[in-house]
Amino acid sequence: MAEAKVLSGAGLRGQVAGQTALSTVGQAGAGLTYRGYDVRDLAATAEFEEVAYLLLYGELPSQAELADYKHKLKGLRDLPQALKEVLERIPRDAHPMDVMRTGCSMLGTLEPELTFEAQREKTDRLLAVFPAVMCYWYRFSHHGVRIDCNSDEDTLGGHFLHLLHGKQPSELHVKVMNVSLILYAEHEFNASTFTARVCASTLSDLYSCITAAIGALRGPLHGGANEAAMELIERFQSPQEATAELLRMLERKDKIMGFGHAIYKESDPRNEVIKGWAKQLADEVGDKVLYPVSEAIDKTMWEQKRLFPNADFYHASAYHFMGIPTKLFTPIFVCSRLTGWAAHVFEQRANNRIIRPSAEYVGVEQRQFVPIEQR
Ligand SMILES: CC(=O)SCCNC(=O)CCNC(=O)[C@H](O)C(C)(C)COP(=O)(O)OP(=O)(O)OC[C@H]1O[C@@H](n2cnc3c(N)ncnc32)[C@H](O)[C@@H]1OP(=O)(O)O
Ligand SMILES: O=C([O-])CC(=O)C(=O)O
Repeated sequence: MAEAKVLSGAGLRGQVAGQTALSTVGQAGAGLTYRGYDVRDLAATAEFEEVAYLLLYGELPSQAELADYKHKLKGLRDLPQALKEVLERIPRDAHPMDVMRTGCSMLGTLEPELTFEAQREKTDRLLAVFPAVMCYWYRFSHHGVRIDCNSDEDTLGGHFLHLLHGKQPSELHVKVMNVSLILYAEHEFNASTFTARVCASTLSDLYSCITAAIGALRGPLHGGANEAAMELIERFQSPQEATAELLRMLERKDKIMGFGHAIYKESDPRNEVIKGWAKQLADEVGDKVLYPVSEAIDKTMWEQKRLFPNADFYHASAYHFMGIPTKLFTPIFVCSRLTGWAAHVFEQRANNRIIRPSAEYVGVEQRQFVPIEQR
């Protein structure tokens, strides 16, 4: 078993910064629950829309409620023309997380949240449009195509794949997207969610909270790690090459993206789930390189550092095998985590006090001001 981390004050590690009824992370070493349900059970049997409903509305839906919810989301998928025009002006080489941030912020100007009573409506709208925000910009800037932002796909994951590839996705791919969106949906007081809550605590609007959270998720130490992991994996042609270079990287004390976690100490429960699906996808495409390379990195990290893959590492190869461009990996995380972020915003608003911690001052002693002409 890995050694327990020293919980010093840095990074607020180990400090309880508020209450939540939404999830538990790392209880009994490796657990993850959403409103009391084990994420592995949800990923095995539920649909992402069921989990979104659970997080946003408080309980799992009945069959009729789920059908209504999916129907509602389906009707909210199209983008306003003004948003399409903004997306068309974003350069091709922009980072897609900046596109998501801008898309969210722009929608906030077109369809503002005028009262907190509208918070669930606005969240459902964002949930329905995020795949189109990403794909409309991507297909326009990369292929010169103005896509139809609607599809007949029943699920959000299937809808995303349809918009991206311009055709109906396979059942396996829809299933994997569903699992992936469930795994990424909620994770207690991670950096982006905490950002959303800090913003919510000022009584700001939902779009500002989500825009801020997207900015926090973008970094490679958080959501950006799935992209960074892909960039690492695809450098190698064989497991042997990967192991040799990994040893050199560790010697240099490089950070290996997709490994380690601020809270989990033994393993990330989401990893075994997505790893299983990445293997199935590798078999489907007849991969003989990327998956074995990923396993070699995984093995070396454990042997050398006792560090385990987090949710991001095998997501990289899973997404790659479904033909998703690497630069869109972290935006998919946004499409899912929106549910957790919004549920935390609702929770913060329901029992709010502005979040305003104190700092330990480590600067110079108080001193006399010197006028500029005497300096
Ligand atoms: C969905 C998600 O957001 S999951 C997280 C995604 N992020 C990544 O995968 C980025 C890579 N990982 C990391 O940078 C870190 O593990 C984090 C940011 C996730 C957690 O950070 P912390 O809680 O500060 O890490 P932790 O306290 O466990 O670090 C302990 C030691 O392990 C090292 N370590 C941790 N992760 C890694 C890694 N991925 N590669 C190499 N060394 C690492 C740290 O450098 C530290 O060593 P030191 O004490 O000699 O400096
Ligand atoms: O909890 C964290 O620090 C990061 C993480 O795994 C997540 O947000 O899913």
